[in-house]
Amino acid sequence: MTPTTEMPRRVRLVEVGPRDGLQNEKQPISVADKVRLVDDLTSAGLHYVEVGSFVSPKWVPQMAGSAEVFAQIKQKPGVTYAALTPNLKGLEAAIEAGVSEVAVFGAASEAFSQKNINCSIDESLARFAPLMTAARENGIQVRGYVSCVLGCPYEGEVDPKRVAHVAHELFAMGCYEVSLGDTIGSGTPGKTRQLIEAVSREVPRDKLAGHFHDTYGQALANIYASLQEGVCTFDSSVAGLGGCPYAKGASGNVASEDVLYMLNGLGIETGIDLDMLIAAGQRISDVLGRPTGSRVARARLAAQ
Ligand SMILES: CC(C)(COP(=O)([O-])OP(=O)([O-])OC[C@H]1O[C@@H](n2cnc3c(N)ncnc32)[C@H](O)[C@@H]1OP(=O)([O-])[O-])[C@@H](O)C(=O)NCCC(=O)NCCSC(=O)C[C@@](C)(O)CC(=O)[O-]
Repeated sequence: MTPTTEMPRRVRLVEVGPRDGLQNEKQPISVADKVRLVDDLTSAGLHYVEVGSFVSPKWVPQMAGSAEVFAQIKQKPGVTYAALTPNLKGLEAAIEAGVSEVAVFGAASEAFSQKNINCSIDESLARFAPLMTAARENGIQVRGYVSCVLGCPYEGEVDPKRVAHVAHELFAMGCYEVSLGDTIGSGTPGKTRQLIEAVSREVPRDKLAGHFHDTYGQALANIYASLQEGVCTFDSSVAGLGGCPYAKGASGNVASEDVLYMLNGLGIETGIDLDMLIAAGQRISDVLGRPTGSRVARARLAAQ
C-alpha cells in the first residue's frame, strides 16, 4: 500500500475527554470539576471540545449535568463547544444550553446500535433526519459519528462497506464531517488504511475524522496510518480518559497528550501547548484518583 497523499501540515484535534472520557465514570464528578476541565483544555489551545451529551440520564447518568456545565464554562471566541444529541429532544436541550454545534451518533453494527441507542441503524438514520432539519434552521452544524468501524463488541468483524454506507448516509443528510469510531480499539494500521480507502469512495477524505480507542495499544499507529491516507482531524481524550458504556472492556480514547507529542515530532501544527495539556490531564486524573493514562504525561512528570 502506498501513501495516497502527503502528510498534512496542520491537524485539527477534537477533544472528547469531557464527554467520551467521563461518560463511563461510575463515581460522581462535580459540575465544577467538569467546568474546570473544559476551561483548562481551551486554555491549553484546544479549539474544539466535546463538553457533554444530551441523552437519556437513565442511559448515561454521568452526562445528566451537561446543561449546567455549558452554563458555567467560559466560552471563548473561536472555540467550538459541542455535545452529543441522539434525537430532536436532545437537540432542543442542547440549543437551550448554548452549544456551538452537535453530533449525532450511529453505528456500522446492528447489535451495537441496539445496545447504544435502542434502535436499528435505519431507524437511527430516520431519527437523525428531523434533527438535521431543526439544526439547520437554528444555524447549528452537525458532526456525525459511526461506531464500530473496525470491529464490534457483539458482532466481531465489520465490513468496511457497511461503514462506508452509514458514513455516506450521514454525510448526505448534512453532517459536515464524519468521525470513524474504533469503539473497541481493535483496529490495526493496515485495516485502518483499507477502511479509509473504502469510506473515501463515499465521503471525501478531508471530511473524515479518526476516533481511536487505545484498548489494544494501536491508536497512535492507526492515527499515523490515517495521516498517510490524508485524514487530518482526530478525536482524542486528555489523560486517555474514557471507554464506552456499551462496549465492555473498551479502554479510553487515545490520550490527547500522546497524539500531540507525536504530531509535534512530525512538525505538524495544532496550536496546542503540550505542558498546559499535561497539566489539564493531571488535574482531572487527581480528581478521579488515578494516574493519567497518557504515557507522555507520565514520562514528563517522572522526569520532573
Ligand atoms: C437514544 C435514547 C434516548 C433512546 O432511548 P429510548 O429508551 O429508546 O428512548 P425513548 O424515546 O423511548 O425515551 C425513553 C426516555 O428517555 C427520555 N429521553 C429520550 N431522549 C432523551 C434525550 N435526548 N435527553 C434526555 N432524555 C431523553 C424520554 O423522555 C423518556 O423518558 P421517561 O418518559 O422514561 O422519563 C437512549 O438510548 C440514549 O440516551 N442513549 C445514549 C447512549 C449514549 O450516550 N452512549 C454513549 C455515546 S456514543 C459513544 O460513546 C461512541 C462514540 C460517539 O464516542 C464513538 C465511538 O467510540 O464509537
